[in-house]
Amino acid sequence: MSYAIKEIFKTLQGEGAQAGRAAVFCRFSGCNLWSGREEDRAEAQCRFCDTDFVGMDGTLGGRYATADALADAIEQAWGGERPHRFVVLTGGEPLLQVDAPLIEALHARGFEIAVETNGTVEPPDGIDWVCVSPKTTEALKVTSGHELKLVYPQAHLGPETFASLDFRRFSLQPMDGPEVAANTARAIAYCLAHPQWQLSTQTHKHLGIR
Ligand SMILES: C[S@@+](CC[C@H](N)C(=O)[O-])C[C@H]1O[C@@H](n2cnc3c(N)ncnc32)[C@H](O)[C@@H]1O
Ligand SMILES: Nc1nc2[nH]cc(C(=O)O)c2c(=O)[nH]1
Ligand code: SF4
Ligand SMILES: [Mg+2]
Repeated sequence: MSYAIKEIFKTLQGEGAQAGRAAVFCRFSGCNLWSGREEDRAEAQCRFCDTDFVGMDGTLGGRYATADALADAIEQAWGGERPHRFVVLTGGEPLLQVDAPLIEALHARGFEIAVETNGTVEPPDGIDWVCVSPKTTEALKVTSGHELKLVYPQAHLGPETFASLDFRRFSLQPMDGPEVAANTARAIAYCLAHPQWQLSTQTHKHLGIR
């Protein structure tokens, strides 16, 4: 299968349990919860997305014909060093496209593999760090994994809905947008009162990196 890629770039993971770690981000084009068009946002299943995942026009974007071709581009974006290689597969919704040959090709090049997913699509085996960020309760197909990162607050989707699922780490991420300051204050208060949850801020936005 071929892969539609919006962009590939190296930066620090800004969010969640692995924040601060050097990573290549591979952003897959397209999502099942929003078309990515502003005129569809108000009616979408996910309405607060902060990301442009439409098309294949970003850095190293394009259609990659094979898993090896895509893994080669990710390796090129990382640069020479083999130790501590780390790739974050994101999007859009990466699990609409990520498959076993891609996981194998990245592991063969020494990468530890993380995925950022909305949890509506079953992941292939072998992913080293699955971070699920729910947007709907009905559609949640992934109910265990390494990290559950809830954007907060979301109407009808309180942290208590997810607190008994089988995740190693529970992260609460303030929703970016016009209310980000108030959302951050609420998230801090929630973590103080419910210490199962750890605050995740989008550090890359404060740092002015990608
Ligand atoms: C753009 S999504 C792509 C991966 C996948 N579709 C998902 O939703 O997890 C990457 C991460 O950004 C988070 N995110 C998106 N919009 C956000 C916003 N306005 N504020 C805070 N986090 C946001 C998502 O919840 C997810 O954890
Ligand atoms: N630095 C940085 N960290 C991130 N963590 C998750 C991101 C994403 O868009 O999936 C992201 C991103 O876009 N940039
Ligand atoms: S599910 Fe993820 S990529 Fe899709 S619209 Fe929501 S935040 Fe954006
Ligand atoms: Mg992002």
